[in-house]
Order: sequence, then structure tokens, then C-alpha cells
Amino acid sequence: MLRSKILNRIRLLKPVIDRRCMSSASKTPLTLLEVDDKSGIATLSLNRPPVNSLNIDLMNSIIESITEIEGNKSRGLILTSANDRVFCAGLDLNELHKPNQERLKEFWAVFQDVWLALHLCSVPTAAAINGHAPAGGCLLATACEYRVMLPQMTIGLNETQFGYMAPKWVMLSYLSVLPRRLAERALTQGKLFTTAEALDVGLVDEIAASKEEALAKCSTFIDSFSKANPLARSLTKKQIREPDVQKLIADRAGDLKECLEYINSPLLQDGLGAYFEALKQKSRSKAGKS
Ligand SMILES: CC/C=C\C/C=C\C/C=C\C/C=C/C(=O)SCCNC(=O)CCNC(=O)[C@H](O)C(C)(C)COP(=O)(O)OP(=O)(O)OC[C@H]1O[C@@H](n2cnc3c(N)ncnc32)[C@H](O)[C@@H]1OP(=O)(O)O
Repeated sequence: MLRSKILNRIRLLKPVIDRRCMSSASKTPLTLLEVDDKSGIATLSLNRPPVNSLNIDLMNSIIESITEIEGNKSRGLILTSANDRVFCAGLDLNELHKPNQERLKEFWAVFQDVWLALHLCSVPTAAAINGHAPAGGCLLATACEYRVMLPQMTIGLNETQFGYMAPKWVMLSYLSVLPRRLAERALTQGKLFTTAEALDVGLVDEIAASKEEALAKCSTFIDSFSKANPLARSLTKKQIREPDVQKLIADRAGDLKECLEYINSPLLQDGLGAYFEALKQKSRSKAGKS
């Protein structure tokens, strides 16, 4: 009994670094997980340079970290980025452009899994959005219960800008934070909101001047549940999210089929290829390479 108490205490004191999913290039962990010994709040930092784009390994690492947080009795989860400029650039376009079909199937299943894991996470979740959060980055943030964002960043589901339609369950995340009319307009425009605009429409809950302040505000949100019974809180969250979650769970195979047809269509591949090339060109000119 005493031994397990001590082991628990050590686990809380010692930052837990997830070593299961490493970046193959640099052998650095793709996510960093630290549990604050005083507050018991876990901070999960995305750590896949240059822009935390979501490939299979990063998404698996997020899922493993969420499982670990739920197992180690953390009081809450703050999702943030180890990168000062980008929270998450969304799905890794390398996974979508000219994809290997078997890998694409696995990729899409893991993408569904990461959304479910965040959506159903039993502890309070908050996103400290310390950089840009387009497309899949916005999706991770909106799957959390609370969002605090740094100024002069952008966030939104901008899929139509690169020729894609967001799947239904992705749209549901938007609908959980935005009024329907606004969500429809923003989705069809592929709008990226500035931080100030995002606060104005309720896509984010607060603005913070620095990452430290964003983390502190997320902690305050998590502390707001201190009087709620954790089990009752978690069951209530699951109950309220159940209809959205069921829409995906009930038809995961159908969603995969639709996604494969959609992603593989030549028109969309061409559009995505041009978008990705423009992104690389912009990056090269920034670095003075062109
Ligand atoms: C029925 C429907 C079924 C299926 C529909 C299918 C898909 C749609 C559904 C799902 C929803 C989610 C989709 C996505 O998330 S797709 C990804 C969309 N992401 C973006 O559009 C963001 C693109 N990136 C940027 O705008 C900027 O990079 C950013 C503002 C994030 C950062 O700017 P910064 O100036 O700091 O960096 P850059 O110089 O632009 O980039 C550095 C480096 O990183 C590469 N990069 C950027 N983003 C991505 C990415 N998403 N994937 C892969 N690589 C990326 C960029 O090319 C540069 O690399 P390099 O050229 O080698 O220097």
C-alpha cells in the first residue's frame, strides 16, 4: 500500500516522457508528457518539427499519451505545442498526396481514433493554442473542452481552400462550438479565423499574452471542476458527446470508404498537389532558396 503510494508520488513528480513514438529522423519523442506534481494536471506537447503535422506516428503518440493520462489519475489534460509558432498544421499532406493505399487506410483509422480519444477523454481537457491551428489542428483544439489562444495566430477548418470537404464528424466538432449558420459559412469559405475573430465568435474561450499565461488559464479551467465528482463529471461529458461520437462509431467503415474514394479522386489529388507545392515554394522563398 505504502509502496504503491510512493510509486504514484514518484510518477507525479517525474515528468513522464513518451518514448514509444519517436520521430524516425531525429529519435526525439513526438509528444512530451509532463504531469505537474502540485496540481496533478498533465501537459501534452506536440513535438513533431517543423509544424506538428499529423502523421500516423504522431497521432498514435497522442492516443498513447491520453491512455497514460487516464491511467495515472491526472486531474486534467492540457494540449499544447512544443513549437512557438505552430500549434498543429493539421494532417500531414504527405499522407494524403499520392498515398499508398494500405497506409492511407491505417492513417484514416488512426485519425478517427485520435478524435475519439480526445472527445471521450475522461478528465477535463483544454487546449493552449500557442500557434497556428489550421484544419486538423483546429479539430484537435475543438475536441477539447476549453481553448485559450495566443494573439496573431489563425485557426479554422480551411479544407475547402485546398479542395477538400471536411467529413461529417469533423464538421460536428465545429458545430459543438459555433452556431450552425456561422459554422456553415466558415466551413464553406474554408475560413481561417484570426485569434481576435475566433474569440469573437466563440471558437476560442480566452486569449492569453504568452504560452505560460495560456497554460495557467487552462489550469484554472480544469480547477473549476474541483467540486464536481470526477466519475459523474466524466459520465456527463460522455453522455452529452454521445450523439456526435455515435455518428462516427456507427459507420467507421463507411467513413473510410468515402474518404478513400474522395482522397483518391484525380481532381482532388491535383488540387492537393498544387496546394502542397505552393506551400513548399513559400517555405523555400522564406528561406531564400528560390
Ligand atoms: C468525405 C470526405 C473525406 C475525406 C476528406 C479528406 C480530407 C479532409 C479531412 C480532414 C480534415 C483535416 C484535413 C487537414 O488537416 S489537411 C492539412 C491542412 N493544413 C494546412 O492547410 C496548413 C498548411 N500549412 C500552413 O499553412 C503553414 O505551414 C503554417 C501556418 C501551419 C505554418 O507556417 P510557417 O510559415 O511557420 O511554416 P511553413 O514554411 O509554411 O512550413 C514549414 C514546412 O512544413 C511543411 N508543412 C506545412 N504544413 C504541412 C502539412 N500540413 N503537412 C505536411 N507538411 C507541411 C511545409 O511544406 C514546409 O516544409 P518544407 O517545404 O520542406 O520547408
